[in-house]
Amino acid sequence: MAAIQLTDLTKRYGDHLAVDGVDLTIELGEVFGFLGPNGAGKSTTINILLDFIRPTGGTATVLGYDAQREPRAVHERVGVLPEGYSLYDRLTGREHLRLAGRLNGCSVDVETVLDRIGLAPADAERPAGTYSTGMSQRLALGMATVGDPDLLVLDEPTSGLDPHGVSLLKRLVRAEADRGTTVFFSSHVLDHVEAVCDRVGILDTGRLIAVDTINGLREAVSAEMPGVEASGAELPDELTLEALFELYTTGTDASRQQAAVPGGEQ
Ligand SMILES: Nc1ncnc2c1ncn2[C@@H]1O[C@H](COP(=O)(O)OP(=O)(O)OP(=O)(O)O)[C@@H](O)[C@H]1O
Repeated sequence: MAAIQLTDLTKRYGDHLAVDGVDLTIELGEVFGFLGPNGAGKSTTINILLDFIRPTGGTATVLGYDAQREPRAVHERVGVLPEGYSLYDRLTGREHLRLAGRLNGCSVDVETVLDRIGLAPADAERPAGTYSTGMSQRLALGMATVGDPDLLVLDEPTSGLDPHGVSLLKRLVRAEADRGTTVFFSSHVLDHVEAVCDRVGILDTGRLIAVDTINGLREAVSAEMPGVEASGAELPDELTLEALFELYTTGTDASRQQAAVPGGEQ
């Protein structure tokens, strides 16, 4: 059984094709980064996985359950940090975690979750309405992990986080993966998925244009883009999300690549 299986998944808003025939399999235990610029279709895909919206065509299966026909079974096993999450201004951080436990029908070790998300006990006593964006984001993330879900779906989890918050998130994702949780998270920042993801998929205007390991992407870039060399264990500085898009959206033919790359042969 795959953690997530998308087959020819399509979502159309009127004339606009937001998700365009996506086929994707994510194995159990994988940490998968779903990359794409604004408007690529990441949230639409995630919302279909959770049955918040219905696809126009194709199927989405989550942990063996049909996302549209068995959403309750999906929700019971999946922890979610939605893109537009909201907190209760008057409830404290601690109360939010207890609430997440009640909604999941499970007990919560509040101190462990606070430690996991780097929220000081004193801050956990304050109403969430007084939190900074980063603190709110970390609390929402902690709520997603309550109940030890089999799959964590995180929509742009690093937005609003400072570098410390981003490294906390990376640690949290790795810790979840180490205990066997599958993690699927979207981002438009390559740096934020680097080092934590086993594989990444790149979505561009609704189409999945590449699925590979970061190393695989690096090798493709070094093979196709002049002046970009893969060396050692570190990614080359030039490997930005923009460089990847340039590579994958212009095809893999070397001559087209050279024409597309600034400084390449004309
Ligand atoms: N309810 C809607 N009605 C019409 N168009 C929509 C709707 N929701 C999304 N879209 C369009 O579908 C496309 C994909 O949007 P989506 O929010 O899935 O992208 P995204 O990759 O998550 O972007 P972002 O990184 O900005 O969140 C965009 O062009 C968006 O304008």
